[in-house]
Amino acid sequence: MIRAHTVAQVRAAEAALMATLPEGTLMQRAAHGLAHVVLETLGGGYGRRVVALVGSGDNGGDALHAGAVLARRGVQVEAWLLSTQAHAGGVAALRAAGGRVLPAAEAVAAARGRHGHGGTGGGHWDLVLDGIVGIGGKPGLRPEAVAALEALAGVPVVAVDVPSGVDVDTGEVDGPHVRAALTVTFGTHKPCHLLDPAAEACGALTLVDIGLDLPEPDVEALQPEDVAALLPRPGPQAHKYTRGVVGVRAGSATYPGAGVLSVAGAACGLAGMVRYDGDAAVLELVHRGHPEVIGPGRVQAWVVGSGSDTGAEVALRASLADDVPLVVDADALAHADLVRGRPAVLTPHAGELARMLGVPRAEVEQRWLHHARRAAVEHDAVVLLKARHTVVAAPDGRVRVTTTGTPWLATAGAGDVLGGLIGALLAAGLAPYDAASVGSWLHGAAATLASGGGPLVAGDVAEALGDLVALLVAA
Ligand SMILES: NC(=O)C1=CN([C@@H]2O[C@H](COP(=O)(O)OP(=O)(O)OC[C@H]3O[C@@H](n4cnc5c(N)ncnc54)[C@H](OP(=O)(O)O)[C@@H]3O)[C@@H](O)[C@H]2O)[C@@H](O)CC1
Ligand SMILES: Nc1ncnc2c1ncn2[C@@H]1O[C@H](COP(=O)(O)OP(=O)(O)O)[C@@H](O)[C@H]1O
Ligand SMILES: [K+]
Repeated sequence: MIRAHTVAQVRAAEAALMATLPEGTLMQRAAHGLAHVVLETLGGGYGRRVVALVGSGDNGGDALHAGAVLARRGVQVEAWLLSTQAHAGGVAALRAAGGRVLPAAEAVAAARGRHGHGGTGGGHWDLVLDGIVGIGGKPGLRPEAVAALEALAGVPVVAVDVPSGVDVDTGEVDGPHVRAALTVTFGTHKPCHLLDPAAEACGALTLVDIGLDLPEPDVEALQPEDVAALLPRPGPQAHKYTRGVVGVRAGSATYPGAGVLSVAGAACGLAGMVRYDGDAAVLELVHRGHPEVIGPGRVQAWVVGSGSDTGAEVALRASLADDVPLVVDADALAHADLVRGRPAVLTPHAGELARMLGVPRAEVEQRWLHHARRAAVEHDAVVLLKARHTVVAAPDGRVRVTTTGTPWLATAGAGDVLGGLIGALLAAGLAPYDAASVGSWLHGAAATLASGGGPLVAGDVAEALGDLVALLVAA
């Protein structure tokens, strides 16, 4: 599991640990871990050139101390100070190791002199260390930092702890911020490493252990071993009914494909049987790919709403009459009020969630975590907010972010497959929060498998699920 903690949680854990250790120990652990990752990234030390952007806090101190380690390994290191208050011990350490330290304004002016205003002096450098701000920063960047980053445009950035300028606890972005190729974080992940738009600015992620003792995380992300542990598996005495039956009420004469794709997701093999209750012509289409699907009857979970068109409310009311958990998607989301307090997973994309909450879509896309959490509380149900990094929020405040997937998954009908898949997991007995987060993880990973780096259509995702589950079970 990737566990992400808020700034307050990290500060508390840091204070408790620091009280037991000699001063500066944690920064040394962080800086050595950071330098080690940088050396690996550079493929060695001697002859490489690294510039560190250094702000006024301990984040700059980490960058300076890491710079000292790098300088001792033969890296040419220059620190551009954005403040007169830079970490004194770090400055001394870097100088003692042979690094150069100068005010950022001077370095930027020199770069501009060499390459013209707005031009870049970046060509000289192999890598930028972003030690502008860490967990103590306010969102946005000051003009000096923006100017320094402009002067180094094109050079890959390694962010120290977080990409400077993002909101650490929410992943929101308001104003300029660093875009890193790699983020090296300390002690634990922070929410901004998982939640977009900040997550996209992190690049790859590496965690350096500094020994913090941490409470329950604020946000987490399932990893393959977590998904494997949660997967429903048939026991030796299983029969189709013990494995759970999932019912699908999706698709209509207007949108038959939504029914076909919802069934394709539900027929992933993780439940024992799939029933379809809807348009006869849609069932005929369903049978072409899934002859095992049968008509209405008793189920352990319902999937309702994709392509249901004007029939969504009737389909939802009929499903609620059964008192089983349900997936509420697409057209049925307009009637999500009916579901309040029932075991359910609501699966809106940003536009649908915006309509549910009565806010503009752009606001949802700026504040994914806030809006997913709000909707989960207001509807007293698990809300799965679909996006590049899907957010699954439970009414009790728990949040899981899905980091699997590929932009090729942004294709018509992909959401229908997801709804069916989550329905199968509910029918198999997973709680709504686990069904939603495991289903979303599998959906993204299956898309990556099916894509192989190229385009895909929704049906390919459903088809790849069997191979993916086999890989997870075997591992
Ligand atoms: N916690 C841990 O376990 C460990 C933490 N460690 C490290 O410490 C880091 C946290 O250090 P920190 O607390 O000194 O805060 P940090 O982010 O460096 O700077 C804050 C200062 O920057 C300024 N400033 C604010 N906003 C700004 C902006 N937008 N743009 C520009 N400047 C801005 C503002 O000062 P001002 O300039 O306003 O006086 C503010 O006081 C953490 O991320 C990790 O790297 C590790 O060493 C080991 C273990
Ligand atoms: N840029 C992206 N990167 C990765 N996954 C994406 C991206 N955009 C959308 N997705 C995923 O694709 C699926 C699209 O579903 P949805 O919006 O319901 O489409 P449809 O209604 O056509 O089925 C969701 O699972 C979402 O998480
Ligand atoms: K930083």
